[in-house]
Amino acid sequence: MQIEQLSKTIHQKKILTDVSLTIEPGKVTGLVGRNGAGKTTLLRLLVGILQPTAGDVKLDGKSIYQHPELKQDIVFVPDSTEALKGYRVNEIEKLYGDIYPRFDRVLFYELIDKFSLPHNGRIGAFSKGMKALFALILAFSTKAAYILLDEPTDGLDVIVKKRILQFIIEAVADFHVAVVISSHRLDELEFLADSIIMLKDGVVTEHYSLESLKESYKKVQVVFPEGLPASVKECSVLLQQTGKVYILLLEGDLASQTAAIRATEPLYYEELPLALEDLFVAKLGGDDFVG
Ligand SMILES: Nc1ncnc2c1ncn2[C@@H]1O[C@H](COP(=O)(O)OP(=O)(O)OP(=O)(O)O)[C@@H](O)[C@H]1O
Repeated sequence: MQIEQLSKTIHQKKILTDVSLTIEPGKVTGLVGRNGAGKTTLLRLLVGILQPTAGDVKLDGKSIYQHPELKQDIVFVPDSTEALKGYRVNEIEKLYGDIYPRFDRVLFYELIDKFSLPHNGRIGAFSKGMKALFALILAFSTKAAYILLDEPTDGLDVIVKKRILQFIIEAVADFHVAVVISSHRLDELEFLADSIIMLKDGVVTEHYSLESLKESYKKVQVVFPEGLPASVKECSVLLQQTGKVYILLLEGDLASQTAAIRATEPLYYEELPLALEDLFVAKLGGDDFVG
């Protein structure tokens, strides 16, 4: 999927600006950003629920907006299953079978049984966890090439969360689909995603491959009794300070930055494991505005 300079303005407010990305089959792409950054709007544009103000989304070079039949290959799972609550499992299965030509009934009922969901149960009577699992089963049973998930584990207990994460990992491996997940759960994305897209005020500010992340960034804990030296301040981002203990994020030329810090002869120096959350704070923190 090619996303080309996608922009969306609603009521004169720019929600997304010039978003360009490629989404690849067999990969999980994590979409992160603070509240109101535009994640849900982007997912809604990718599935064609919303029309862009400018730009395009293409599958094999064809615009999904000009070729609506392509939307059969893209499924969006919203963070709420409210729309399904009046239906029974078997009614939804028939409905989806009519909409999605490759809908796999056998797989659908296999998964329904695997997760012990009732065949003719009313969705509205399901627990939150059952609804979330059902929505995923439905999405993957369409055999669509692109599955877009908005906060798939929001508000679920730890056991259901684990089942959902496992389900997603297995489904990506088995069906070679592309999955895009918008989530605030950075620890989960760290475990699931191949790459991470950061959105800030409707603009893609970073696109990381999780594999290369550890080579591009370093997190260090350093003790400076006399305060943070200017040379260190210049080449690092301060993540946290407690008294004389500084936790810093280094980015770019890690070798020379590490050398610059060591040259100031800190009282103590230690490298810490880097978490996606550190990058989120360093890149997207800084102001407290919530859009
Ligand atoms: N239909 C609409 N009319 C007006 N403003 C909208 C509309 N849809 C979205 N917005 C605004 O667009 C911005 C982005 O919203 P969006 O829901 O895409 O963000 P998000 O990153 O998914 O946020 P969250 O993490 O809180 O779910 C917000 O400021 C929101 O108020």
